[in-house]
Amino acid sequence: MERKSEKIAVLGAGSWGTALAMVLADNGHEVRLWGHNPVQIDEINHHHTNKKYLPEITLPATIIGYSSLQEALAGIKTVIMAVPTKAIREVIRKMTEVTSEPLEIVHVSKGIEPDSLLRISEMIEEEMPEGLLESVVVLSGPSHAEEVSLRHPTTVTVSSKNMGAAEKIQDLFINNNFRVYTNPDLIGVEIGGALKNIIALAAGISDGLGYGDNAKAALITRGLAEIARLGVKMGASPLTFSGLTGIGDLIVTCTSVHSRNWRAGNLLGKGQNLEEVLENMGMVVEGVRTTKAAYQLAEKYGVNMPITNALYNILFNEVNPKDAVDGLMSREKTHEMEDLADILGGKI
Ligand SMILES: NC(=O)C1=CN([C@@H]2O[C@H](COP(=O)(O)OP(=O)(O)OC[C@H]3O[C@@H](n4cnc5c(N)ncnc54)[C@H](OP(=O)(O)O)[C@@H]3O)[C@@H](O)[C@H]2O)C=CC1
Ligand SMILES: O=C(CO)COP(=O)(O)O
Repeated sequence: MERKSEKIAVLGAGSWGTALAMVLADNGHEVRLWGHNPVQIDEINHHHTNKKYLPEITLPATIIGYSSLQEALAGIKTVIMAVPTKAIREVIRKMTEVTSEPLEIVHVSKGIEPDSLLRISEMIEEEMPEGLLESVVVLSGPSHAEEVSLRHPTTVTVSSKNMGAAEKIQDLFINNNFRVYTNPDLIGVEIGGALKNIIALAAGISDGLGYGDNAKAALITRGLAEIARLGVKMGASPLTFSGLTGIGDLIVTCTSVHSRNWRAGNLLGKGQNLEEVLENMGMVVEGVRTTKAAYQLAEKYGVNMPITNALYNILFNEVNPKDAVDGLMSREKTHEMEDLADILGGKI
């Protein structure tokens, strides 16, 4: 495909920011990778590696690391935000101090903010001053950075209130290893990406407890049911949950050793406590904060989310994982498709 080279800033030099910078560099774009750790930026510029996050990978020499946000954003129109959800507001505030040009922001993070209960595109809209935000696009889907950086086939979805902007981002990223779809259901895409991390933690716990594939299939399927139940109440399309950002991302995160959420859950299932687990991970485990947010959302929307509730109790109320599973399994009997009846607005 014929492509015009663009100048793009990727903010966040962790696993995902670095892997996406590689996709953009492969597509011939001028990529500036900003990180807040000058030692790591030196490593990127002098050795073309990012050993902490992608230890096996040599980066294209056309990716230039920046530790000054002002320099990284000079003359830039398109920004990829690849920091953890809890850093989004801080980084946006820093951006608004050093730039006055309207920006297209693509966020690639997977979380919901506890207490405010905002999705990431909503947090960005809230933080960006009037006139500085051209559009917000989300890019999400089953995509471990480790595999994207090896150029293994990967599919993702972009969404936005402004589908013209989403299509532009589709063109920026798409290539023969990295296939990008569009979906206008912004709420569904963001909710699916964020909430799958909760179920991945639960799947890791199940594996850590020594349970097998039956339990994992149950968690993925019933997890999807509760994510869709909440998502639909929040305004998402039920169809989105059968797509890449729904079941697709659930499968990859619940079944892959690359997943930090699955790995954290696995350690919890094996008996470590949350503090130990998070200390040992050294990378973001989004599902922990998102469990709190989803628990609050379930209360707000009056939605039944048994797996989320069980995980909330393990993480924040010191409930033993085995007891939490026993609790889930001994609930009142029910109709499997009750959820579907809700979604379709009738009885089955
Ligand atoms: N990894 C993956 O495969 C995928 C991740 N995602 C999502 O992308 C988002 C980022 O994840 P990922 O890259 O994996 O996380 P990592 O933990 O690998 O990296 C996070 C990066 O953000 C930096 N950072 C943290 N806080 C700040 C801050 N306040 N200001 C500036 N930089 C900051 C970290 O810096 P430091 O090194 O100093 O801690 C690090 O460079 C998450 O929401 C995740 O769910 C989505 C799809 C795939
Ligand atoms: O979102 C991801 C893959 O699509 C990455 O998941 P983890 O954050 O659990 O590693």
